[in-house]
Amino acid sequence: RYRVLGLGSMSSIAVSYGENGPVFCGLVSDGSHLVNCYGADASIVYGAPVRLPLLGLTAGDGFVCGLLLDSQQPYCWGSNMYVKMGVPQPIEEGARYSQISAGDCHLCALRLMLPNETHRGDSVIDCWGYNMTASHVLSGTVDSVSAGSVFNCGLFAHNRTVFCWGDDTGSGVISLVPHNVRFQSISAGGYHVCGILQNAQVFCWGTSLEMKQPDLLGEGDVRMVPMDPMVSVVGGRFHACGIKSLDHRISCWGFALKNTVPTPTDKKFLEIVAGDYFTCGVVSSTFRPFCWGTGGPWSVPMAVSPGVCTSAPCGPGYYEYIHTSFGNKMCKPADSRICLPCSVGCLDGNSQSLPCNATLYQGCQLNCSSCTSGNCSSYCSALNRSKPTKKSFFSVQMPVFIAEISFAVVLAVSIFSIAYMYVRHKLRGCKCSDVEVRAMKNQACSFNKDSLKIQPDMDELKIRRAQVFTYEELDEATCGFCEDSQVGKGSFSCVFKGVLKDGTVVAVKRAIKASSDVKKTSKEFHTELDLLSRLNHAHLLNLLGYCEEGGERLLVYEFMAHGSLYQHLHGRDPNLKRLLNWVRRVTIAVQAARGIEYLHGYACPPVIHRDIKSSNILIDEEHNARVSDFGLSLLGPADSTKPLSELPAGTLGYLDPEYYRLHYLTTKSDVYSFGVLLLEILSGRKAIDMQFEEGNIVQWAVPLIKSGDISSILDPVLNPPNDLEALKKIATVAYKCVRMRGKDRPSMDKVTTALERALALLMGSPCNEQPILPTEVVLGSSRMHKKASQRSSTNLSCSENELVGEGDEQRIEYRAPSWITFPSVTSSQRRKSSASEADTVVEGRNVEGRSGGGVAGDPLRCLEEEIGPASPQENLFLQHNF
Ligand SMILES: Nc1ncnc2c1ncn2[C@@H]1O[C@H](COP(=O)(O)OP(=O)(O)OP(=O)(O)O)[C@@H](O)[C@H]1O
Repeated sequence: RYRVLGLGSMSSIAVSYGENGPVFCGLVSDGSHLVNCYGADASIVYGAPVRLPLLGLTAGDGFVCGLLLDSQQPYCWGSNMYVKMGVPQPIEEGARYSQISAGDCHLCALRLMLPNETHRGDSVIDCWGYNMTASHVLSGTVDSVSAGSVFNCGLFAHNRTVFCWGDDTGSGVISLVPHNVRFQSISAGGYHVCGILQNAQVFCWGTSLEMKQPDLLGEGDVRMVPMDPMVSVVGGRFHACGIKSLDHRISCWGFALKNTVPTPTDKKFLEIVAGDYFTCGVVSSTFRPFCWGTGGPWSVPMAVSPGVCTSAPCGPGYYEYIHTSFGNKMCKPADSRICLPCSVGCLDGNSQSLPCNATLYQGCQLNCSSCTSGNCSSYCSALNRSKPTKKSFFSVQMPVFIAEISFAVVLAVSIFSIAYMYVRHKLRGCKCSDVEVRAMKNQACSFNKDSLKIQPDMDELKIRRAQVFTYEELDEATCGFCEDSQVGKGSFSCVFKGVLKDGTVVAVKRAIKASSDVKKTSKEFHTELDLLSRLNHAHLLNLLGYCEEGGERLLVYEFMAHGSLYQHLHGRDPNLKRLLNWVRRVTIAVQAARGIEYLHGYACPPVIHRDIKSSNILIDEEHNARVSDFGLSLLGPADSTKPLSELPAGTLGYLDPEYYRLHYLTTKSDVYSFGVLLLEILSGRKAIDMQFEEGNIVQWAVPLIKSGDISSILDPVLNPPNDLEALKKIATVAYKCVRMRGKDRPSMDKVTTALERALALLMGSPCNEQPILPTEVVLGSSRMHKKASQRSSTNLSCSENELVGEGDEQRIEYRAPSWITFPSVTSSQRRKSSASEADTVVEGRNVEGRSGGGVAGDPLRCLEEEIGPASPQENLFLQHNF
């Protein structure tokens, strides 16, 4: 019945903390119980289980946990060495929990006891993580549990007293527990605990004031609490914040870091949670999160639920929160509700207490007609100023109101008429001669006439980033999908340039397959839509929205002003190829590698693109590369060492032979395709080009690279750079990527590192310093940051052996701080599964021996020996592809 909020207590919102900065997660306000996270830690933002409904959230150092709505078991994501991701283990079969609460590196959960399990009112608290994995049986019903940094506290239901356990050093929380004090609720911070007493005053204990730190500011003593009565309180690392009972505004006390965003004084809140130095609350008028303190994210574009849903009736001191427009739709399970704490502790003798069972938090009302105190008078006059009287409304505001409405109607009608005439005029000028396009338009129009709008499983996507467009909007934007606006064509779709009403230039991808392929087209459409709405990276093509009306499947993307890498390298205009000098080419390679590395390493489960090729590397206005076309992508297994058994798909020349022959698909299949792309970038040749004697780029280039003859593979339209070292390194990476066996290929993070160094070398920097890539500059981060812990390792040598062969520890991270630019994830957090033998084997030694010389000679022979001869059909393909 009582809730606890704190460093890691369960709530509808949670703030994690740690070396990658705070992340805000919240359950959306529409009753779907789905979670969305925002912040700089990619493992939390992209690892969030966006399809699993959750009852509540809690967060610790680098991880977030939710209580699954269906099984009522915890589920954690992010990266913390001590907290297992997924459902924590060991867990008793069938155990269900009512609450979860996270500390720095552990999680505790209060078990839901069935009537037949309750012996003398016992309670069980299960904990997992650093020094905490154990089950605790307590005699007496435990009302709530709240985890601090390295300790936990609970509140007994019968006498409202607190008990704590864990590590007492540093905080003194356990030895200082106030034994005979009764609390309504408690909340643990980093090194202290605060609780709300029966009279709504706050009481805190602990020794966080002794943690003298030069960076900390403020009065410091978290035990010096304000006198205001509070409805809830949360604990940060060295501070606490509470929602004041009287006006639901925020009060914070204790230490803060220097240069922090100040606590808001003008907003009213329904719920708050604290990370370590970062606190967020749900604004009562909008349900939008608002945060203060240090770290960000500062803008969270979502409305969140103001509390946790419960099936029990709201207890004394709580009221059922019913929002005027959402009603009780904020909770999914039938007969469940959000209970929020009533205000207590009225202002003074002029207040009268109201029974707290209404939809308003205010449990006391001032009798403004008989104010005797200054407090009362000023509060009432402020109230009067903000509430116009009935008389003044009708006499003064009503005529103004009517005039405003009439003006708005006239304005809207005029704008609509002008827009209509303008669009008609524009459309008249469009020449849509393409038969296919016309046929599709007719088909689409007939669907439109029937106003048939199919939206299968789209609800989930709507609440994510993708915007829903109508067919008409996109038809108008692309001048009726006319030929002039077509910028490209793939196997399943035509791509059109369009301008939306607000002036945004977009690319609209429209499925073109005949009805027999509708199922396939639809599958690709949904794969791309689903994946893109979950992914966000500076070097992936961003999806803006979609339209699915009748037979139409349209995806709307950011428009890439410079088309595809394929158009530059192999297009009709030879100048385009020349413009792509060595620095630009290698920059594009690095950026594409980063995009793919993100798919493999940070998306959870990992995404295998399956169609990496130059026509899927697009180039934006600032010449930054974006990986596009997720139609064939597949979600890999969570453990990416386990292969997926998928029928091969992809593009001739880029297709991984191992995947083709064994149907053995891992992230290393993308590495193969990326290797082909690197050879294409270096040589300017197509992946398969029959005008050359050796038509397959891999078969032609690899023997030359292995013999050290780099110059003969370089694109003849460009002058070779003065020093060939950088391109030599890239060629070496390329040939390692196209090794026959996936396990002998480097993982994408190694490839990225090697390419970044080669780029630095090409630009004249020392090999262990990395250049600032255009993206980072464009996105406002002209300085890369280097992790302090890694600063010492500056004496890396430039030897080729280190190119893709170094250990993770040696890797220096240079990442832009913005999560949009590139999520900062430390090497220790990278998926261990992406590491392979090839990552640690030094070039020229055992790998070469075992792989039979890579691709040189008969590249498929050793594979054949291992897996048997190819079928005639396979042979035909192999002859062309390898
Ligand atoms: N967002 C965009 N901005 C600008 N041009 C684009 C955009 N998306 C695609 N294009 C152009 O349209 C072409 C076709 O893209 P699409 O992704 O449909 O097919 P593809 O990858 O070339 O082929 P396939 O689908 O057969 O793999 C691209 O090669 C590119 O030139």
